[in-house]
Amino acid sequence: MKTPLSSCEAAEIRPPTVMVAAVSLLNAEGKVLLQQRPEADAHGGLWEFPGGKLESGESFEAALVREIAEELDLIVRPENLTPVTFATGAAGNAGRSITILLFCCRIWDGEPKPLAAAQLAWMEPAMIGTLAMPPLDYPLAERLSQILQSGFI
Ligand SMILES: Nc1nc2c([nH]c(=O)n2[C@H]2C[C@H](O)[C@@H](COP(=O)(O)OP(=O)(O)OP(=O)(O)O)O2)c(=O)[nH]1
Repeated sequence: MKTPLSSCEAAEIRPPTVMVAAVSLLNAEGKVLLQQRPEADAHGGLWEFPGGKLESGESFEAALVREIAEELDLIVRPENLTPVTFATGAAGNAGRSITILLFCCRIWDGEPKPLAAAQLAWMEPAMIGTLAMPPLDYPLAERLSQILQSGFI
């Protein structure tokens, strides 16, 4: 007879997926805000879309509202977040996978401040892929640029 797996054993066999919500904040000139991770962090020095990991029980939109306040001192509202695309891949060497959902947002309150980043930069969508970024950001940036060019969002 098979013994049911405890939740710990199941977790060892199927490591959790890291879920990340990220946003392309788009200004009136059609430029996208990127932030550079501090050198001391994982992926230090690389550029990324603002955002972060979902906390337990949190929706993607709620995670972004929280992360954008923490990282940039901006207020974004869930109704102004439009899903754009996603990317999945391996997260580090612990056997876990990562899923990043990228949203777009044109309306927020406040001026962005680099509270968690080394620096911020407004980039033309087609130029984002020229930055040094984590691997999953290249397909995210390419798809974002295509979708913005199409005028679909
Ligand atoms: N925010 C963000 N994270 C990204 C991007 N691309 C990418 O691979 N990641 C990865 C890096 C991290 O492994 C993970 C996000 O983790 P994080 O460290 O920023 O999350 P967090 O703010 O919740 O930080 P912490 O609580 O773990 O300290 O997603 C991106 O464009 N934006």
